[in-house]
Amino acid sequence: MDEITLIRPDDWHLHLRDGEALKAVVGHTAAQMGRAIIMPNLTPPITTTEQAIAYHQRILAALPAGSRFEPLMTLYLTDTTPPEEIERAVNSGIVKAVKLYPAGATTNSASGVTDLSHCDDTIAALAEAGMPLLMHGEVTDNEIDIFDREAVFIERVLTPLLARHPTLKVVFEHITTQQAAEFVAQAPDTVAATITAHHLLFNRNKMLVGGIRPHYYCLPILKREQHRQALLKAATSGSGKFFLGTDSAPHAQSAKESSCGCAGAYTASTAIELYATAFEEAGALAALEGFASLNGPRFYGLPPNRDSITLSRRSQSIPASYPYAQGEAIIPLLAGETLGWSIS
Ligand SMILES: NC(=O)N[C@@H](CC(=O)O)C(=O)O
Ligand SMILES: [Zn+2]
Ligand SMILES: [Zn+2]
Repeated sequence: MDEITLIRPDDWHLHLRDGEALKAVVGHTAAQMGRAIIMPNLTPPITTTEQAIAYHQRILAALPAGSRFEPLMTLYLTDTTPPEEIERAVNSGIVKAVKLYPAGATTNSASGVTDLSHCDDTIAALAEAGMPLLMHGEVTDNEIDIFDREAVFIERVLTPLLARHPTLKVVFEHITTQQAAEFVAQAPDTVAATITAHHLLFNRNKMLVGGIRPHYYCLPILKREQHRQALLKAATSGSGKFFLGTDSAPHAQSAKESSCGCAGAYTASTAIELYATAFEEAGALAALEGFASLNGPRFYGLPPNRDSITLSRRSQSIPASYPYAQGEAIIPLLAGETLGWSIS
């Protein structure tokens, strides 16, 4: 196959930031995706529907002229988000989900949830409304090894949560382990997962062999090969529970290339080409459209996009950097390297 046409994909997990940074990155996603679920971990976070509506306006204003890209907004769950906020979110028509960041788990998660028991009424309201709870699925206890934090989250947080709220729709975001892939595959249809391109393409050697490579440092951290294989199997299985979520997370070059570098990989500019590369490696290009363009809308109760994109086997060089905010640069994943697929 030298060409593949897909219903236009969507990105079900994306960081656009705000201000100058937003303007620098939004065009990359808008050039290939129909819609994206926009993460609320700004500083300060988007915790209310009113803030989400204002952020939605800023995103639309930052789009290239003529773009039809549609941002789907989320609220950042805190210990004190009231159940009434869920009603406002549903009524807004633009907020499509609520995001759980365990406090301290990742970038801008300091205002996140310290204990889900504080949020029981709000989560009951979400279940009642049929609005998905998206989760950064890692525990934060210092005694838990960073490579085990996702698997322990399943036992300590996710399983008890689903027992308390059996009808809650959940998206286990950016899964990185065999345990998470297997958990989602056997769970009811109300439980789904997003998978990033970088977790499908690389194991932790890419980050740590031959020098420490900060642009491969993201959370949850890259795992060993066995887990990458389990993710590839899940993504290409044809199951409707797994869908595309890049977790493209821009940080300034100086914040990544630092003695304490930020977590996040920037993939938005070549997202679908990176996924095509991973699916081809698994001999499963035919499963790409379901994963990229159909499973996500079905889970969120939205129609698939009406137009399509065509990928062709034509190599492209990934730029060494892109301009970012404050005169800084963003270094994309695989900067300066060649990809075998391009959008026609
Ligand atoms: N994935 C990351 O490593 N970073 C994300 C936050 C997140 O999705 O956990 C970010 O906002 O930079
Ligand atoms: Zn996360
Ligand atoms: Zn993310």
